[in-house]
Amino acid sequence: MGICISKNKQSPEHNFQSSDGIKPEKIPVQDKGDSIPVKSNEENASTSGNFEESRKDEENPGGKKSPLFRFYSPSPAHYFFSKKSPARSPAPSSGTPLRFLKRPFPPPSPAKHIRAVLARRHGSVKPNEAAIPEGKEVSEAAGLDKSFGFSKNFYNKYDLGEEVGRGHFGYTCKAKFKKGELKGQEVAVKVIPKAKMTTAIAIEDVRKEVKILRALTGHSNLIQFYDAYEDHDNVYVVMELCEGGELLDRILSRGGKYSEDDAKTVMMQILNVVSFCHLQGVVHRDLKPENFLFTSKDESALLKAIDFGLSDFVKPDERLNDIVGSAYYVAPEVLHRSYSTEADVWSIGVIAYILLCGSRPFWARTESGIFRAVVKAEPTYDEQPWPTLSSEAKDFVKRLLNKDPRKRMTAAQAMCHPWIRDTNDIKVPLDISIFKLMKAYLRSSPLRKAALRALSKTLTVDELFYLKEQFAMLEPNKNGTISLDSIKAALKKYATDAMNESRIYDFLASLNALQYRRMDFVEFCAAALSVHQLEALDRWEQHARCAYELFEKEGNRTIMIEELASELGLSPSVPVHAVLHDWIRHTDGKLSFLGFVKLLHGVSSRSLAKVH
Ligand SMILES: Nc1ncnc2c1ncn2[C@@H]1O[C@H](COP(=O)(O)OP(=O)(O)OP(=O)(O)O)[C@@H](O)[C@H]1O
Ligand SMILES: [Ca+2]
Ligand SMILES: [Ca+2]
Repeated sequence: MGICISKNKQSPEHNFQSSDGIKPEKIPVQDKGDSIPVKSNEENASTSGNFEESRKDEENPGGKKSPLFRFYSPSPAHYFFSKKSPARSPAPSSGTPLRFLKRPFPPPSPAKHIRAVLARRHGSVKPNEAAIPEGKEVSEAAGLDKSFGFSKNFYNKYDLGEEVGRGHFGYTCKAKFKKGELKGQEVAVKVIPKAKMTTAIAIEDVRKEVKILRALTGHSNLIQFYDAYEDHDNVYVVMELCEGGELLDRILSRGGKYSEDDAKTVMMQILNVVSFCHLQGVVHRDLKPENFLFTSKDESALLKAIDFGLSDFVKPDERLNDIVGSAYYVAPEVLHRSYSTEADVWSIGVIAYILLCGSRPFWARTESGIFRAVVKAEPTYDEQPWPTLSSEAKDFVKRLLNKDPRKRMTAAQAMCHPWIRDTNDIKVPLDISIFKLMKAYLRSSPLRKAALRALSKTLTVDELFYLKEQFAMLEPNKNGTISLDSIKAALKKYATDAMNESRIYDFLASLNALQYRRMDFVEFCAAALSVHQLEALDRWEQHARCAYELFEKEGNRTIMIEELASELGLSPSVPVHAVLHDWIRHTDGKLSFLGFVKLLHGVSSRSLAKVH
């Protein structure tokens, strides 16, 4: 039997090297002066956030047991702010009370941004310096343009009240409308001091945060933005007030673990808002339980995504390369400096893992240790409570935490996963990744299209569920076919201003082949299926074998190596006889199973040149 299919269970290293553009030596392991020095053999003591280890190391390096839940600790920045910030009042008990507990050491916290983010914001970051520089740096920064063009009359309109929360870049207070129809109504105001904006990038990030908040409107799981103001000292971002606290605090108050049903409700809301952002061409880049707030203390309160401070617009074909995020939640491809919206889905996977078992999937004491775990280690699913959880729950988390972004589920797809899809009647949004796959399909050779058609006939009910949902949204006339016009109409229906910025409409030009013809559901399945994702499934071997049998009956034909090379669009520089030798069956000159699987993936001269 052939050994032509990559195994489902690849070694992490293999996985790691097989992804596009991933070069292990590029991993930014550079925390020479980490906050807590440790011996290197202890560094990766656990990759699963072992309770005792992490409690000792992070919460209480001195060795005294903390009564608190293990993975919660305030970040050094909270210390910094609590002494120096012009906060109006201490955090009220309704806010995030655990944050303000005094501790003997400022240990690293899950909420701490990775050092690259701090460097980006503040120039350089010295060891132990998560706090924001003042004084010298500020004067050095003179000359930066800190005017944003926002309204100047914040204090005319609002009375600023007590502080309700705090991050590295700003603090959030309640405020009340002073007059008019809305007099007395409460809002939240994130105050971002201009003195902390000491680099051009820091200023640009604030500009972008407001721009993105302004553009992304009208989603029930997204914080409602009202307006932005500025004066000499601060930027004020006015938004809807959430009084239910952070998701992190709710996890902690439940002792770190959610029941599967409760976790589903949380997950569905997170996926709902993140898939919406991705459709609009916005990648959040800082998804973590601290950045989701409940609207009220009510058990069934809505969850809202906040803090677009590290977010960016991303075009459908674009890869981002700046390393941002928070260490425990950062995706491997972010560390490899080539990523897109899939990175958010990874962070959601980390949140899902934590919700279900109360431990972090990737854990180490130092930042570089965490990065190593993220890139190389597989999370454990053997320890309690995993053996008692449903196999669907495990499958769900594993498919979010796939290290290869091409194999990871998208947010919209995750909403269709059997573990979660019946949770409530949240409508699955359009998935922008469908258009990327359609583009590749439409540009494929007839032979590859035939191979994909064969593969699409092996899809299971679960896999078809998602494709059916997507097709239904693209088919407004319900006549069983889609066209470029119907795709445009569907996009328009769900568009916000952000979509103009991320140039999704321009991308549609790549689907021009659909201008004069229509696509039915059978062809849509072939066009929109992701071979990489199917390859990640346990049953991939079965899929591929079945598909090959169908292809033998309907699509396989005798083909010369030269013809195959030209079908594939290979450049003359590729030594086709050496490369394609095994792709053709010697008995009858038709495509072999190996050739079929390779064809499914789509090959380029570049990828083949790399192999030889
Ligand atoms: N709309 C809101 N309603 C209530 N509290 C809020 C609201 N927005 C923010 N907060 C509180 O303020 C905290 C800080 O806000 P935010 O996360 O936007 O700041 P940040 O400085 O960008 O944080 P980070 O350090 O994660 O980058 C939140 O974690 C939350 O507790
Ligand atoms: Ca935050
Ligand atoms: Ca932020």
